[in-house]
Amino acid sequence: MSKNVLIMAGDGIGPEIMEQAENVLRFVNEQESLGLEFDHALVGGASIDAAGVPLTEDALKLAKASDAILFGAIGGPKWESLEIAIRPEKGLLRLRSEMELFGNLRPAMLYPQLAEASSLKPELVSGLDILIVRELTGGIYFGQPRGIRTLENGERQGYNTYVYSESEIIRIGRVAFEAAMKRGKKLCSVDKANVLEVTELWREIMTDLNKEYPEVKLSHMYVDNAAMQLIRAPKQFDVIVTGNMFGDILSDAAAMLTGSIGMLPSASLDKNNKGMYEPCHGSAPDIAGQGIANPLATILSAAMMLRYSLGHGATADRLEAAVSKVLDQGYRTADIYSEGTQKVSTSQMGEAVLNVLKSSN
Ligand SMILES: NC(=O)c1ccc[n+]([C@@H]2O[C@H](COP(=O)([O-])OP(=O)(O)OC[C@H]3O[C@@H](n4cnc5c(N)ncnc54)[C@H](O)[C@@H]3O)[C@@H](O)[C@H]2O)c1
Ligand SMILES: CC(C)[C@H](C(=O)O)[C@@H](O)C(=O)O
Ligand SMILES: [Mg+2]
Repeated sequence: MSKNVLIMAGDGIGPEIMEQAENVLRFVNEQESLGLEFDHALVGGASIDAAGVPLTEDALKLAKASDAILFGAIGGPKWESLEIAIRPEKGLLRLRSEMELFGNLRPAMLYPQLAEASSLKPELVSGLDILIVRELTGGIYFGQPRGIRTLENGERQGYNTYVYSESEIIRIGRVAFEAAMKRGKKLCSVDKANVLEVTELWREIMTDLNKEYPEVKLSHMYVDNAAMQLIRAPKQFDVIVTGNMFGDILSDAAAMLTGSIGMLPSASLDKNNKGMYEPCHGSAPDIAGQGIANPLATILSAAMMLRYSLGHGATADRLEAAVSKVLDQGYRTADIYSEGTQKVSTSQMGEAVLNVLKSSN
């Protein structure tokens, strides 16, 4: 049976990295007769320019009807005013929210070949394999009320609301406990329960849920300490579960342990494992158009898509092995370059992955 993949390349480096990921996907699709069909839709600034809004109703409909979405990155200075490409009622956040993609998996693992590129000393990161489970459709990103208001004294005040309901905490908690069961059975819940009631409730519910997963060793950590511990001794972590904003920040920090944010893929899943797959990085306006962005996070996101939403785990394994092989061969985009390796462009990196796949059959 054929399955539909919607490709949303977006802005900045989005189209550059997506071209490579799409080439790779189309190749394995043909080679292994996976029966995938591809569709494309504009999103973000590209959609604002073409249709006046960052996500058209047609694009949303296509996204909902597809079996999985591969997403590049959106945003940029041209559309900066309150990031209209992104906000809850409009762009990327609307897509996440309307599709109920509450479970965001952000694996941060160090390819041994990139030990030199990590921001930490090799002994601190060798063998690093962390999974950050980030709640993606709630918390302060979506809480109401929000806005900028004028106070009686004429001063303006910006405000947002940090809310989580019990059911939202329980469902992301289950995703994290289930993931921990399949890995090292260690889960660290990150909160700010010493200050914020919303995360006091978060902590209480995670502790309760632990009774259903007694084999999992649950710990709690305040987010400020977690940020420090990620840099001090990251290998103490197996699975981290946290809210929307803390997860956003911690996953960018974790990226640098792996060498570059250009290496960090993600899956955003609904309750049926239907999902959207995207690199954790943004549209990188500072390097857009130069052909130097790292496409591997997007290619690895495509592998996660094959595994979680399309039922092609073996192909996902092959793709991940091909990425590892090109690193063995010494190919590096600028962000992961170190002395003695070969600096390549975005398209050369994509071609290197394709060449490995071609020769492995
Ligand atoms: N999911 C998304 O679409 C997404 C995610 C994050 C940020 N953004 C948006 O992207 C724009 C830029 O945001 P930012 O600069 O804060 O974050 P960014 O992730 O785009 O860039 C941060 C830094 O990382 C580098 N970088 C990012 N991806 C890279 C890659 N694949 N290869 C090599 N280097 C890479 C960039 O050059 C930059 O120096 C903003 O509009 C922001 O809102 C979008
Ligand atoms: C672009 C932005 C809304 C997004 C987020 O904060 O979720 C990004 O930073 C990410 O990490 O996916
Ligand atoms: Mg982010």
